[in-house]
Amino acid sequence: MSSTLSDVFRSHPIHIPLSNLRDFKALPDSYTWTPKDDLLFSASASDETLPLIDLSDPNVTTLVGHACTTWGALQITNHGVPSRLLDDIEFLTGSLFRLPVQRKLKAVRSENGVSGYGVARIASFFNKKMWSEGFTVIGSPLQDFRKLWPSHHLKYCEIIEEYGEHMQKLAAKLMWLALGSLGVEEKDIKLAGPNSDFQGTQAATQLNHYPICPEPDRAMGLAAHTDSTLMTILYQNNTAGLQVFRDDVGWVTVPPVPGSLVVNVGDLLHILTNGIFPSVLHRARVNHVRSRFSMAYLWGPPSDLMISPLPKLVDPLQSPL
Ligand SMILES: C=C1C[C@]23C[C@@]1(O)CC[C@H]2[C@@]12CCC[C@@](C)(C(=O)O1)[C@H]2[C@@H]3C(=O)O
Ligand SMILES: O=C(O)CCC(=O)C(=O)O
Ligand SMILES: [Fe+2]
Repeated sequence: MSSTLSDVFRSHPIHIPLSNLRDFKALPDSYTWTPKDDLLFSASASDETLPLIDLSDPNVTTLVGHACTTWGALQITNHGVPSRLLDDIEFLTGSLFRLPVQRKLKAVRSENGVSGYGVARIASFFNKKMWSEGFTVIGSPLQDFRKLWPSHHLKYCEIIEEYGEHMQKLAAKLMWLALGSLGVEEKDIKLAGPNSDFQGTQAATQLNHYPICPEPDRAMGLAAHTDSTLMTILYQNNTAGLQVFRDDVGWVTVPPVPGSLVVNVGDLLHILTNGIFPSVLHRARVNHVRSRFSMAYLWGPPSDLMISPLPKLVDPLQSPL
């Protein structure tokens, strides 16, 4: 019997820790990770670097295609998202997580819900707790933000809305660059819609906070996962922590480059391209001296759309992978 992602989440309810991570002076056992908790926990680290691509480069289609094929991820500059807006979303994220725990809990994610304050949705699949807290926005954040900031919520709603508009346009542009590198055109992909602008696609904005940690080498900010999206666009503040994994290379840290954005290929783009683009395994490590924020725009198709490999990318001699 098949089950949906929502069914799986429902059968793995998540527990919201009520403690404030900043109050721990030592790492509790429930937060201490070993390779038993995650096979790749101590996999080797490499100083290879994720491709950093200038979107105004004349060769951009080939560069994006190559990064998606070899890494399933890339970092981009000259992406057109105003740096003022990146500052605003970082300010919003900092303001949100600096609120007292009791205030954040007013907007806690409900047991079967997706929006609101809580630990990462994948937390219930691991034995150990992650050194982070998150806030997920799907659709309008008005109700939740009103609970967090009774008198200032509108200014924060405007930032989320403007951020979503820019990210949606950028996601569509990146999608055309990535698919264009494989020779896919408007006529080959129904998901693109009549205006080729991917109208009807859906997104979640995930705000993440990784507080200062007393023993970062034994803790895990966000455990290794792939995103279940088409594509994720991530902005990280100036503290390193994101790592991507490549089979032949190991864990590679993605250093924050001011003003740049990280792009991850998600599971649905992996399926759409019949495996040509891998969805990147990634995780977030934590830090002894600085707290870290990241803001992920998780971009996916309309929820009722069936996704399968694009016929153009299926080898006539081989059925879809
Ligand atoms: C749209 C979604 C993707 C996500 C699950 C969710 O329904 C909302 C939160 C997203 C997030 C963000 C942190 C990492 C992640 C794996 C998780 O636990 O929650 C992703 C989920 C995903 O990519 O499947
Ligand atoms: O904090 C990070 O760098 C990673 C966040 C992430 O992977 C996510 O929100 O899906
Ligand atoms: Fe992720």
